[in-house]
Amino acid sequence: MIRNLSLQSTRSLRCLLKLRVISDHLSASRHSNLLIPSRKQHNKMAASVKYLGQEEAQNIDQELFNEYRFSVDQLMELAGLSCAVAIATCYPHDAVKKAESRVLVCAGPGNNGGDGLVCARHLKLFGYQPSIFYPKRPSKPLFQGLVTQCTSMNIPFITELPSPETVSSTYGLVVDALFGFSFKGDVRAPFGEVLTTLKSLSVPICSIDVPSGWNVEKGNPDGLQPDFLISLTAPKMCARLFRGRYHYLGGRFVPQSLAEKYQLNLPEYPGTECIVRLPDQS
Ligand SMILES: NC(=O)C1=CN([C@@H]2O[C@H](COP(=O)(O)OP(=O)(O)OC[C@H]3O[C@@H](n4cnc5c(N)ncnc54)[C@H](O)[C@@H]3O)[C@@H](O)[C@H]2O)[C@@H](O)CC1
Ligand SMILES: [K+]
Repeated sequence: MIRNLSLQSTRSLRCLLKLRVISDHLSASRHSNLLIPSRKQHNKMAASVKYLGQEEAQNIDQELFNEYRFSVDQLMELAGLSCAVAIATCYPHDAVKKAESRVLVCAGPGNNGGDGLVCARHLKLFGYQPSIFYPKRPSKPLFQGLVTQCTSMNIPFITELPSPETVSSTYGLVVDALFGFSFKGDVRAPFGEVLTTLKSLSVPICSIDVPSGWNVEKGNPDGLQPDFLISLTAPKMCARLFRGRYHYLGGRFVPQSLAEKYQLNLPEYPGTECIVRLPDQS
């Protein structure tokens, strides 16, 4: 009898342990689906990921094009895709339901703006309803092609940015693709007004690579305070001052030899994912 009881309790204990293992496994895979690293991984990453200065970011950019012979289009496509994937991960359709998944993408005059256009295209393919505000358009064929692609996919371009109230009531989310790592000095027209509007919004802002209007190294305490930031290639120094909810790394195209040369210490991207979440800096 006693032997039976102890056998039974050993079995129950084994059963409990099995359940625990299954539940830990489920919780780990749920987390990995959300691409949220464990606390241990977080701490490891916090200690190691390199935050780039402006010149270093530009040097890496040039090396990718000149030494590794990537074309701008190639990297922009991967960068923009990772932005759209990260946005869809953090703000799934039902989270922006209020505005029927309407997203406003504000695109600037450089490659950061190009990332925004690519991101808009992928968001459309993911079932969102993006619109684009693109006040200063470069004449290069790359950007003209991106505009044609968006137009032919029925993504509307708006010519004027409405008031902060109208933007907040029309869109569930605003993507800030105005300036990236080449932004310098005081903001010039017409972007001062655009940034003033973005600062007054009551809907979340998703910044691509650098929150626009921030000094790439020192940030800007009076500037935009985005809810989401996706750093591309590697985070820039100003990202240490990011206080929003979601910080991701995207642009999974850096060859290992380049990462080693610049000691980027990039975190591992999970499986075949094109984004990985970075730890909070607060
Ligand atoms: N190698 C990389 O890391 C990659 C970078 N990409 C993107 O490219 C971005 C950098 O692109 P760019 O070098 O074209 O530069 P940006 O897109 O950061 O901005 C350059 C444009 O902004 C204008 N500008 C700069 N300071 C200004 C100011 N104070 N007021 C008004 N206008 C100002 C410039 O005249 C120029 O037209 C990155 O941040 C990232 O988003 C991706 O497209 C692909 C890969
Ligand atoms: K930006």
